[in-house]
Amino acid sequence: MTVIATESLSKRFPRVTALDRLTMDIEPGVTGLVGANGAGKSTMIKILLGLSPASEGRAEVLGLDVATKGAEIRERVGYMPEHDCLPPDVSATEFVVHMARMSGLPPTAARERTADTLRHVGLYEERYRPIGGYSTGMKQRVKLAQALVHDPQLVFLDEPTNGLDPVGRDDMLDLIRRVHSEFGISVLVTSHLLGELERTCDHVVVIDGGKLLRSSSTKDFTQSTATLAVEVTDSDAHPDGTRALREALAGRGIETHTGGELPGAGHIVLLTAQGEQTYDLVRDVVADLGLGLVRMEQRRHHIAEVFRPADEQQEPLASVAAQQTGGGHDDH
Ligand SMILES: Nc1ncnc2c1ncn2[C@@H]1O[C@H](COP(=O)(O)OP(=O)(O)OP(=O)(O)O)[C@@H](O)[C@H]1O
Repeated sequence: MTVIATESLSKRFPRVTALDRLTMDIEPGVTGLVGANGAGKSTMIKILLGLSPASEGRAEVLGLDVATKGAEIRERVGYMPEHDCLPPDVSATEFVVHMARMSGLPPTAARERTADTLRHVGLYEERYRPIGGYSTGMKQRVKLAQALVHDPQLVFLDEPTNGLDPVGRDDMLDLIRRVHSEFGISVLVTSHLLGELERTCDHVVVIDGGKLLRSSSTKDFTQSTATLAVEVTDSDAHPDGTRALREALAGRGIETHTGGELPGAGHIVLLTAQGEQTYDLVRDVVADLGLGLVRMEQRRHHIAEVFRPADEQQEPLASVAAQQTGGGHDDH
């Protein structure tokens, strides 16, 4: 089952092609749509909501054609826009009740759903104060609440972590995860930060300049770059066991490098795993050298690293990867 399907979807503005023949299928769950600023993420959301017509191609949301079924789609889908669009003079409660009424809920249900939803996003007594006095994090929560209040099957969250500090980001990402795990609502969340989608999303779609760069499960993203991390003991015959292992592997045509600058990392030998046989080969080489094998494990890469090969600085998404913090650590 797919919640979103696009086929050769294009959107051309007079001076720029915002989406260029983009084909993708998105299944239920939490999906990240990632790309640098201007990659076409917001344009995609507007087309999927039936608010902006595509120039070419087609798209379906929950099985409904965006070209003809915009109103039905918007009944079933919640939308959290990117920019600050909240009225400053009303309280969160008043605003979210209003949005619930706009979505067709009767007055009592609108009030009840609003109270539940605001509690769910973590707004309590503040909900009666005017929104104008809220922090960025609180405003983002109000925007999320109004997207959820009519109990949608799917929500589009456009850059929900924008403007938040690291703690606020983490809280928002946890909240997004719970929208799916507790309520079964599928989520399409955009971000220009690859790393932050890694732990939140089941699936990640990367677009660049309106083109689909990659669409795969988060697991595939991280596992496809699997590297083996091997640590060995020294021995009388080989006082530098790490070096002996690297030389022996080089003799078998296997390129290795060490774990980096961190204390102790120089004792870790990293190599690309080419399947089961690599494990066997390393084990045999270690045994032949008479070294002790301290550990041999797969090192998972972070998504950001996929786009940060040291020798490919011109990679289209290098600019995105460069904005990452915390990428490049291993998962030991
Ligand atoms: N209404 C419009 N008229 C002309 N060009 C537009 C319009 N809307 C978007 N664009 C252009 O289309 C491209 C994609 O914009 P879009 O807003 O979808 O990107 P984005 O990935 O959401 O980035 P951001 O997060 O910065 O909004 C950009 O080059 C943008 O300038």
